[in-house]
Amino acid sequence: MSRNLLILGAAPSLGELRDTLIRLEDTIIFALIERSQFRHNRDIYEADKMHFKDGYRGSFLTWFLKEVECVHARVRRYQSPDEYPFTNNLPDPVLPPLEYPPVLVDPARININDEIFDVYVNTVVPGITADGDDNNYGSSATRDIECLQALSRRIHYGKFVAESKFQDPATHDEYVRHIKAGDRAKLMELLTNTRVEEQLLRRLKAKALIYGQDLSSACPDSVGNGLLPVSAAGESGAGERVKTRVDYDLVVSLYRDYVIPLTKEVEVEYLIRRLDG
Ligand SMILES: C=C(O[C@@H]1C=C(C(=O)O)C=C[C@H]1O)C(=O)O
Repeated sequence: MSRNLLILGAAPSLGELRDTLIRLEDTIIFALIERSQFRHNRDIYEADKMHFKDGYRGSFLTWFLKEVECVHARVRRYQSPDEYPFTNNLPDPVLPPLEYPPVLVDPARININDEIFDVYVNTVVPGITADGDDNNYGSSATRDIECLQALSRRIHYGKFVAESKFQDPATHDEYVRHIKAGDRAKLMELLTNTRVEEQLLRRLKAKALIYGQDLSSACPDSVGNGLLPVSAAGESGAGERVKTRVDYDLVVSLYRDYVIPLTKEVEVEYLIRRLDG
């Protein structure tokens, strides 16, 4: 679903939402491939590692993320109901607010970016990069921010999916009953669609196989070992060419173990508050 549907006021259908989630798969896979060009560069994730002239004590990545999100906040990015920042206390927009129709009932503006950040830094980055430091801190953090923003959008889309399910006449009363009972487990059970999840994981593996492989190599066994050499190769600090890879098992496990569960967490936390608004 393009964002202009939000502005035009059309409450997106579940099918349109699922199409958007499918498109975001491509965005996320390519963002991961881009980040995998560079080594882990773990120093950019550790607080107090860089000496910022303004006395900032956080990590290079959180500083860069703060600076990027400050600019985006000033052009009202985070007034959109499908955009959530990682940084607190952002400046007010310099533009008048856009009128978004109340598709969501989300007074708490649920935001689980802290969890997304931790998973990304502690699990995803080590999984998609070669160990070591190639001094490409700005390039690595730029790709990190693209990955984080794509993952955040995808996971917080769970609110729109939850609202669509809540509005479905076939299940509305059942959602209301579980919400009034404060029963998160029953809400999770009702909103879970195993068929869609299994279909997604199969599609994702196929995409990661195709997108991640070095298409210039005709030999079919270039993808047989589960490691998918991407055509791009990063430069290490010593100038040696670092062959990069995106392991399709990692892309599938990222979704299976984190993206889908976090999306469903957003759906449950949105629904449990749905009657408060
Ligand atoms: C997003 C949905 O809700 C749940 C979460 C899914 C996901 O994160 O991919 C898929 C199916 C559902 O279990 C949906 O029903 O499409």
